[in-house]
Amino acid sequence: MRKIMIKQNLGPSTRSIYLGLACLSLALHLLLAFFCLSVLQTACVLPTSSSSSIPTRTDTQHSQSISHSSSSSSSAASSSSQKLPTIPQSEEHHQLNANTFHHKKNHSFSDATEREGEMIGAGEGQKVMGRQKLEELFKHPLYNLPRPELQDDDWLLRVKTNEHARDRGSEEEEREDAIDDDSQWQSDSEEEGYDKASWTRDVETHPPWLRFHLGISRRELYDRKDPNLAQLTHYLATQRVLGAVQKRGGTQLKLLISFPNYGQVLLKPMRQSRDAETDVNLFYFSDFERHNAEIAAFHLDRLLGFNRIPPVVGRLINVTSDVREITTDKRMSRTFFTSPAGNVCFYGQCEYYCSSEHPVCGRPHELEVSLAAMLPDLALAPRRSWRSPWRRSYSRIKLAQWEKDPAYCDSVKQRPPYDHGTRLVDFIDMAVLDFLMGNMDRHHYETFEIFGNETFLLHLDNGRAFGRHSRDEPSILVPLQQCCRIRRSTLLRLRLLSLPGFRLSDVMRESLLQDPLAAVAPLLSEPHLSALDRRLAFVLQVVEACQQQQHADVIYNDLEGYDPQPD
Ligand SMILES: Nc1ncnc2c1ncn2[C@@H]1O[C@H](COP(=O)(O)OP(=O)(O)OP(=O)(O)O)[C@@H](O)[C@H]1O
Ligand SMILES: [Mn+2]
Repeated sequence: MRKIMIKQNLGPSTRSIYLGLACLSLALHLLLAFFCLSVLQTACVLPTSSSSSIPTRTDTQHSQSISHSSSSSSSAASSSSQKLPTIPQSEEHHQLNANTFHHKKNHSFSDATEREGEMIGAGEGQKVMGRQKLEELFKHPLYNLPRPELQDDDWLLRVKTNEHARDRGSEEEEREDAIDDDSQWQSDSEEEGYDKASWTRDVETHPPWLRFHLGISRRELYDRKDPNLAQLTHYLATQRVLGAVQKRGGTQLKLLISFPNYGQVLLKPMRQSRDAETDVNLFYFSDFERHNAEIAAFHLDRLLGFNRIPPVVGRLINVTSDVREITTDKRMSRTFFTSPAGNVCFYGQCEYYCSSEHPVCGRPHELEVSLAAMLPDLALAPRRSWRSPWRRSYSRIKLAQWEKDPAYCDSVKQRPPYDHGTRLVDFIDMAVLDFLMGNMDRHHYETFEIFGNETFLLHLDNGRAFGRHSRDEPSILVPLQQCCRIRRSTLLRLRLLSLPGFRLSDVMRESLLQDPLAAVAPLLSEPHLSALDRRLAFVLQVVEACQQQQHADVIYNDLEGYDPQPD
């Protein structure tokens, strides 16, 4: 602008000098631009250049995808820090980025159009979209059914009121599992590294694990909408490990971890690569347990609306500082060694795979594990263990009765506790869960003794699930096939999860992204996720076949007066 004004006021000789100078300046600019493009290519890329990593897209689309990516990244980070604080904010932000990177890296760009939805902001785009699906699912009336209010005796534990405490002497029948008055809740010293605890009857003073215990009811292990759930998973994922000993019972290596505020978790280590499929020649009872199966089972159970698995999170621990250096378990510590590759390994003492040929190894110290919130101590809340009527023979040659007798369910239906209440349909719920995740190892299940037979079934021990995606195991669904009975709320939710808008694999993928270990690698690979959809369709077919066979009472109507869609 200034140049033009100057030109207008000067004579022809000076004009030609200025013209020459302008030409020179233009030539210099062109030279500079050329230099930039050829030598400093990366630094001088213009917004419209074709450096897009997505060749099939136009330049504008690319720049949109970048801006969308970063905005959805921040919105994903902020909304997840509000709703799903599984890891502290700074760490979470870092992990989200790591996650994004991972997804971007894994997506082949040639299938960009097919994955268009995901590609909008890659990892985060998928997260935001999927989270909408997950959020929509949990907003659906089938996940918010009106339920009768819980009465006093519907809670597993309760904090005694002052009156309770005063009447204690006269009240012989006071439940043993009720937590005593305040004095019991306080510890005077920071004993052996434990925090000083000063919990009162005020819920605000309780650590998340205690709130979880106090929230267990006759109906379910936790309320999906309880804000404490997010605090609990965050707590499990971040607490400093104070103690680690091997947990006895069961066949495979697992540890009992203690936290400074008296919380405890059950640890299952990663033993094989995440995607290793179970060896076809292994019997299910010799299959390795998988840490990601424990995590995925918790998410699946929650998506099915059951809430019968204790919350499980994945975590990276340091085998040396979190186990070897602090354990008081002498038998376990003797099994530590350094592998030829320089990794810290141990194998513990147990029935299966506790030998130097099957070590659990860090890289060199870092180990992926699952941590399951521990249920209240058995002394406080005793449990009853039930043998599954459809238990496998656990023999390489013998068949179980249910495998030989197609009318086996008729006899089960007549026996207590299956002849009464909801036990049979509760069992069928568990069979559906197990079929979806390919868990053949449900030999027993447990209930809380205090609730008698009117209660949910605990779905503990899911380490042998998600072993195979290429095959389904119809025998797991035999209880449904033989009994032809299913809870109506379960069936309706299964149907919902088979619709494209709520597709089980999609909501599962998103649900699993909430776990801290999702930042390392997806907790279930895509073939496992699509196996879920395939198996779900099979469950619905079995129910349809039952209905077509004119079986009486296929559907157990637990939704009196609720009619969202015809059966
Ligand atoms: N979250 C939990 N809280 C408290 N106790 C638990 C929890 N999970 C499992 N248990 C108890 O620990 C026992 C052993 O755990 P688990 O069944 O997972 O181990 P396992 O080695 O897989 O056993 P198995 O070889 O019998 O299948 C279970 O029978 C159960 O009673
Ligand atoms: Mn097991």
